[in-house]
Amino acid sequence: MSDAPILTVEHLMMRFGGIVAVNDLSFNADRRKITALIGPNGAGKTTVFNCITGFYRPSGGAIRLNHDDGRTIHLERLNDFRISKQASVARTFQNIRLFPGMTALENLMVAQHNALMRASGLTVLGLIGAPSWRSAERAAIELARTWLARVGLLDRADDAAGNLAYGDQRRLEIARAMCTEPTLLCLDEPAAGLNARESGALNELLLSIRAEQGTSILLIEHDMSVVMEISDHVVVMDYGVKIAEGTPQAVRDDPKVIAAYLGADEDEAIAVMEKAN
Ligand SMILES: Nc1ncnc2c1ncn2[C@@H]1O[C@H](COP(=O)(O)OP(=O)(O)OP(=O)(O)O)[C@@H](O)[C@H]1O
Repeated sequence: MSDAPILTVEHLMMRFGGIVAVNDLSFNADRRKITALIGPNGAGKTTVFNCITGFYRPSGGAIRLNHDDGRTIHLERLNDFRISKQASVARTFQNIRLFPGMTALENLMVAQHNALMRASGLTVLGLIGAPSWRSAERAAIELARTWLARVGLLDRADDAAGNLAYGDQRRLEIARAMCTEPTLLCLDEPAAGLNARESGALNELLLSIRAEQGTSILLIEHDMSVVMEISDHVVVMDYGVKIAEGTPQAVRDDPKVIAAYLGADEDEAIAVMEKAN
C-alpha cells in the first residue's frame, strides 16, 4: 500500500474576476488521517473544497489524489461526477442536501446508484430479476443498514429523511457519503448547528471511520472542540493563503493563527497570549 499522502494540493489558485479566493495554496492530507482546514469566515476554505471536489475548475495549480493501488488522479482536470466516480472522493455540504421526501434507507440506496446500475446491466438484468442483480441489491441494502446502525439511525430506516432531527440528518449525510466507500471523505462543517452532545457523537463517529474503515478525512470546521479533539493535522487559511499548519496544539498556540481569529495584528496577539500565561 502506498505511503504517499492521499491528497496533494500544489500552488492552488482560484480567482473570481478580481477576487483571489485561494492564492498559491499547498498542503498534503495524509492517508488514513483526519486533516482539518480552518480559518476565519471568507478565508477560502469552501472554495478549496469546491476545487478538490470538482465544483470549480481551479484557475491554477494541481490537486492530486494518490490511490492505494498507486494510481495518481489529477482532480483539477475532472468534473464533480468523475471525481466521485473515478477518484472515489465523497463530500457533504455546509447546508444539508438529503432527499427529504425519501426514507433514510432510500437516501443510502441512492448513494449506491452507480454500483447498482452496473450490477443491473443498465436495467436489463434488473428487469428480469437475474440472480447477480438480486445479490447486488441485497448487498446494497445490507451496506445501507450497516451504516444506519453505525450512525444510530437503524430504527429510523423507514422514516422520511426530512422528518429526522437536524443532528440525525447530519449523521445520515455522512452515512450516505460512506455508502460510496470513498477513498477520501470531505466534510464541509459537519458540526454546524449541533449541540455539545451531538458534536461528541460526531467526533466518535469520525474517529471510528478513520480507525475501522481506514478512510482519509478532510474537513472544514469552525467548531474548535471538534478540530482539536479529532484532527491529526490542521491547515490554517486566512485571506486565501496558508498561514500555519501542524498539530492541533501547535496551531492553537501559533500567534499568527490567534491574530487571524482575533482580527488583531501579530504583536497584539502575542501580548494577549503573554497576559494569559
Ligand atoms: N462563486 C463565487 N464568486 C465570487 N466570489 C466568491 C465565490 N465563492 C467564494 N467567493 C469569495 O471567495 C472568498 C472565500 O470564500 P469561501 O466561501 O471559500 O470562504 P470560507 O473560508 O469557506 O468562508 P466561511 O467560513 O464563511 O464559509 C470570499 O471573499 C468569497 O466572497
